[in-house]
Amino acid sequence: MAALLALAMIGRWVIMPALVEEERQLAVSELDRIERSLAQGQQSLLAHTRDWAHWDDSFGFVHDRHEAYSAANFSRDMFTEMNYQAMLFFRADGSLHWAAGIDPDSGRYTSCPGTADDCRWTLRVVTALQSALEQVPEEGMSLVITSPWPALVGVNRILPTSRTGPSAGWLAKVRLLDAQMEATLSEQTGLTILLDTLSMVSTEENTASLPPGSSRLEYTSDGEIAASRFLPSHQSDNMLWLSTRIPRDSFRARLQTFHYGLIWTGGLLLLVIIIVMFLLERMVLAPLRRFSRFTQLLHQSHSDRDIPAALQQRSDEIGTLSRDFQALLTYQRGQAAKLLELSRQDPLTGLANRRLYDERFSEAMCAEPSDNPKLSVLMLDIDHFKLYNDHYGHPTGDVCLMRLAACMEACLGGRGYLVARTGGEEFSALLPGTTLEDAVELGETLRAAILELALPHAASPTAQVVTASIGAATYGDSLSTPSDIMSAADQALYQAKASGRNRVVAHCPQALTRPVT
Ligand SMILES: Nc1nc2c(ncn2[C@@H]2O[C@H](COP(=O)(O)OP(=O)(O)OP(=O)(O)O)[C@@H](O)[C@H]2O)c(=O)[nH]1
Repeated sequence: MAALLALAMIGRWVIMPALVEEERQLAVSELDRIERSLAQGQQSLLAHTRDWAHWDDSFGFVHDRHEAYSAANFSRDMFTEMNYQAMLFFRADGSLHWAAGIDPDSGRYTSCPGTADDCRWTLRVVTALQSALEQVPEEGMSLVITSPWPALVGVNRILPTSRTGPSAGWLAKVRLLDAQMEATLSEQTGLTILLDTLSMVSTEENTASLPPGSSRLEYTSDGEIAASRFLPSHQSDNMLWLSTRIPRDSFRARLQTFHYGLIWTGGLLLLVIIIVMFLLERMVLAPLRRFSRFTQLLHQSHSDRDIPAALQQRSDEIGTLSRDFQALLTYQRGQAAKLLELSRQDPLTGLANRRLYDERFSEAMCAEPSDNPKLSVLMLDIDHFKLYNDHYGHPTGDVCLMRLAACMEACLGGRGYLVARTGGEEFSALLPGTTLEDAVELGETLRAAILELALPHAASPTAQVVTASIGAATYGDSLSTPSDIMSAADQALYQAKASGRNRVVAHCPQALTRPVT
């Protein structure tokens, strides 16, 4: 959205002003073109004036040596054909020698020696030109006059064809800036042109801000540009006002092209944004959501699932993140497993501790068939271990515990039974699938193995070596829970102790008690 807005703002604040400025420059250049056409007309008029002024007949005419000159050369047709309004011959002293032309007001053709009578209509233009004659250079001069009518004037010194000697006077040709001239200029430029005279007095405000030669551009209500320019005139109290109307078709076409461009660019931008959003969703957001869902699941349910393979197999940053996260997860799970193991292990002997033993006991109970359960336990206690500690010291007592643990593990653990240290110098063995008789048998084997260790116990009243008493119990009608069975085994152990130690006693009415051998 921001990109589209920026595009619209660029169009409004950058492109549009540039188009408007370009259009204004075009209007100014059109005015320049009209002015150049006007200048060409001036040059053409001046060239014609020069032809006539540098002609021996004209030279002689001003010196009164050619009486037939006016009759031979001036006629209404000639003036009409050449589009001259008047031809004025001035003597060297500036006085008018002859005036001929068509009165713009009456349309009457006149030709007379002076400005009296029929040629009175030339009086004002003659007066206007007389002040400029002295400034006419060798090559002649073009003037724009605005009074009595807007007109172009070409003025040249009258010389013989050889162009030598003093000038006989001046010849001025006047061509009106009238509708015909406007039509000619329109034809040359392809624009509708208006030429008019503006008084400096009436346009004081306008001209103050618009010096001669500068352009004024205004937008009209009918969709055109009214372009006008004030041109300096020979009469300083008036100016020639040149105006035209320039259609804005080109501007509109460019504006339309710009709008098309804007729409297309906006459309393409939108398409690019959609594609980028699609790719972003597909390549980044969706995988991240999947990753996030996985971590939430992990957090809520402590699931042991791995990060989806699709995420880990990606070759981008999300793939790297997934693999690193999976490695961290695996490491953390390993550490947790180690901790769990440590929490279930006796640190001194390396055997299972009471927690693991109880867990396994419950599991084993559940696994036994309810119609014929076979599950027995042995509970072992070292005889006179306090005396052992007292006699040999606590560290040696620890070694003794480790030796007995190893012995139990070798005897029972090797057969797949769980051996655990369930108290200070008390051990238990879980014997699934074992009858009480088999348990007693195993207890005996164990007791014998301990004797075989022959660990000296000089302080023992029972024997010279370390001995152990063992109680056995099994699953039965009255012993249906782990706690019951362990209590029964404890009772049997107590009996073993009470009856002289170093023996195996089974808990049951028909107790299988083996004497010391
Ligand atoms: N070295 C050592 N001794 C322990 C450890 N745990 C318990 N003991 C000792 O085991 C002894 C158990 O003594 P008692 O419960 O009086 O039993 P006993 O001396 O073995 O006598 P009876 O069981 O009646 O044969 C105590 O002296 C405890 O300090 C241990 O981890 N290391």
